[in-house]
Amino acid sequence: MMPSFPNISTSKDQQDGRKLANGDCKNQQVLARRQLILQHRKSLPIASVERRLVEEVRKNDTLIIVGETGSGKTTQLPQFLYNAGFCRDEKIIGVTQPRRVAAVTVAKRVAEECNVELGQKVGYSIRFEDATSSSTRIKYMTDGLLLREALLDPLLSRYSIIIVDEAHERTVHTDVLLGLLKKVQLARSHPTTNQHNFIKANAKGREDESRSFSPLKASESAKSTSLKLIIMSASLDARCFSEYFGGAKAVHVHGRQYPVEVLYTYQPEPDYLDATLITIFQIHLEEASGDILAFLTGQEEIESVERLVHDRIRQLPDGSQNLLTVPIYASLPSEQQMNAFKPAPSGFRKVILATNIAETSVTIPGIKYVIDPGLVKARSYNPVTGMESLIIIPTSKAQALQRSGRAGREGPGKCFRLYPESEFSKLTDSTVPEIKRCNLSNVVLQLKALGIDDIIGFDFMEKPSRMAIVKSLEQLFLLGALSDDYKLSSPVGQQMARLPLDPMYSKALILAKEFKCLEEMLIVVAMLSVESIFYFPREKMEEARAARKSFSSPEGDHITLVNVYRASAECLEKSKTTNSKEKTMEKKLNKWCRENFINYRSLRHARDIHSQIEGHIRQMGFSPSSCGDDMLQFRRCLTASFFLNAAMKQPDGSYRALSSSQTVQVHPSSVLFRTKADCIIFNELVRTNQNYVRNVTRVDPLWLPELAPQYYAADS
Ligand SMILES: Nc1ncnc2c1ncn2[C@@H]1O[C@H](COP(=O)(O)OP(=O)(O)OP(=O)(O)O)[C@@H](O)[C@H]1O
Repeated sequence: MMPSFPNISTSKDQQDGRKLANGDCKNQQVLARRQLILQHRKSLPIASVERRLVEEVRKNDTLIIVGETGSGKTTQLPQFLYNAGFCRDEKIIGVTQPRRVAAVTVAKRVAEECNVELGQKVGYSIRFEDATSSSTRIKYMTDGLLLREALLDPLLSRYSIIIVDEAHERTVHTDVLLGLLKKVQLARSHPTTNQHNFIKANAKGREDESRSFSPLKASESAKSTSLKLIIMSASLDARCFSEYFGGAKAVHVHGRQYPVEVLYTYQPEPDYLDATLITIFQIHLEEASGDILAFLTGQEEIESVERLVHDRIRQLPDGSQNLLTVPIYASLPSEQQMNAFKPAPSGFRKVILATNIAETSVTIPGIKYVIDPGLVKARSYNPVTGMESLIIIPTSKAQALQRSGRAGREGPGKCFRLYPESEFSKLTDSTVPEIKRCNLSNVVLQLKALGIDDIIGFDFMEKPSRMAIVKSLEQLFLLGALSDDYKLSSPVGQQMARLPLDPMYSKALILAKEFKCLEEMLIVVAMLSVESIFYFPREKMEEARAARKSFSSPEGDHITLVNVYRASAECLEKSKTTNSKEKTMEKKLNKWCRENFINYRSLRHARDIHSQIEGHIRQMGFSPSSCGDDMLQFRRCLTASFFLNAAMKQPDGSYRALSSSQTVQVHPSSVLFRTKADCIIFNELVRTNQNYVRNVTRVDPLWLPELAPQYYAADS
């Protein structure tokens, strides 16, 4: 059996520890740890330039800081600025991260370094989770969260400084945020001119929604002082950021803490999963102690490698079986993500199987070896067809550097790149900004909600194609979010902007209220927000298929997902009646999942998302009601919501997506894979060797013109 992880101590634990009567020993441990942390902070390359950095921030409104991975930017700079007095008058230093896990773990570390309880002076805020209080002065958050905050406080007036960290990632949120911060900065530094216009513009976009967003009054906002902006990364093309911010100054922090030896393969690896597996065991059997971090592209891949590692561990001789796996990916519930940060039990080596969420900012204690197959799953968008899909592509050099940087944080490390050195030089320097390869509907809706009406004229750092913007405007119009002059004036549009979901999902929830199937749609949106609810282990394929059949609906995957969710709820309900504690109930659910070949982690996450979205819609005054057995209503509602993703069967058994005319196939994971319905709607397009559609439901083709007349003429 796999050993379980001990709990790591937190600063809170340490404080409590002091209260113990026999606390002397504990006290000494705490003091020793504090001493260690202090020494560590002093040894970071950034420590020697503290004064200079603070000076530069004083002198420049916008500053670009480039420093090697592990030099101490993320954890130290906010503390330097706090100590230099930038939080006077209750102002906050905000630090944005592209990923939730980085925001959480860095905040925990900095709270520990400051010897404060998390959520007091140092806190974090991510979607659906807030660990801040009125005394928080250093606040880590995701870039998406700060964008949402701008809806409430257009001038971000509580912040004296905003640090945009890991800007090289160029997530769509980072890019939108940069454009917005530029505007905010201008408005705050010239309050009499730009600020007025800015507030007016924002207010205009929100005329009818003041109740929902309760924005700051103009007079309150006007009290703001200038906003300092710091853009930070280890692998940044400082020049393009500097140009975008009108020739902003860039400073470089030299030096890294520990060296990382980079090794390449002689030949390209035809099967990167197999190569990863071999490298894991090569390290385990031949290298000195130290944990391993292997980068894979997604949950399914991680889970299949995890199973293969377990199989091989069993084949190792006694004494070498001390290897354990820990997965970490975005859709894993936060507390399970935190397992990756716990130390392995003594005598064990852990191998963390991660997506690129562990690529930037995070420090995973114990990691000495990084395995990088050089691939990443990325969004890709075709503005001509309007279709977004996920594809696996090579990383950029910047990403490769970030990945290797995870190895040298506590001592010298090694990075095994699973491709030849000649391939590295062929990689692009930086990642193509996400804004250039994703569907922009969400961005456009957010900008509109912020009062920015002229999307094409918006000062993006790199403009998305005009066609992509127009396509998104059209899509939002077709979904009823924008009026025919592309204004966010309808209540539906404002409700959609309030929900932190893809606009199509938000629309589905709003429509579900009318179709009286909100309960079912809420389940579906939650279940579609996680990866792979079912799993099919190779060795038990038939059993897994039979288990899935018991939930399957002949109408398709959406109702099947509802069935799974309800069955799991029933299982929980039953354990409740036997007066079980929460932990026992979870154990029962876990067992039920194993018996039914349901992915427990995904289901747990879907349950969390479900309760969070339910909170949002209740706040909006919706109360979930069920359509009972009348699944026809539910399928009609799916059609009315996802009409842009409809496809018709072709004589050869393939499908033609109606909005793009692309040929697509039903994915083998769908319950409709073999039963060919005449007309379907789907939620996801996956491009591998073919175009596959996933999460598919059978609909009546006549419903399309009836329920989406704005898109389908009656005779089509
Ligand atoms: N949660 C943590 N636990 C243990 N040590 C940590 C933790 N976070 C940071 N450190 C230590 O502090 C050092 C500096 O981390 P920091 O995140 O500030 O660097 P950085 O320059 O921002 O790096 P990157 O560009 O990779 O994010 C790390 O190399 C590590 O030694």
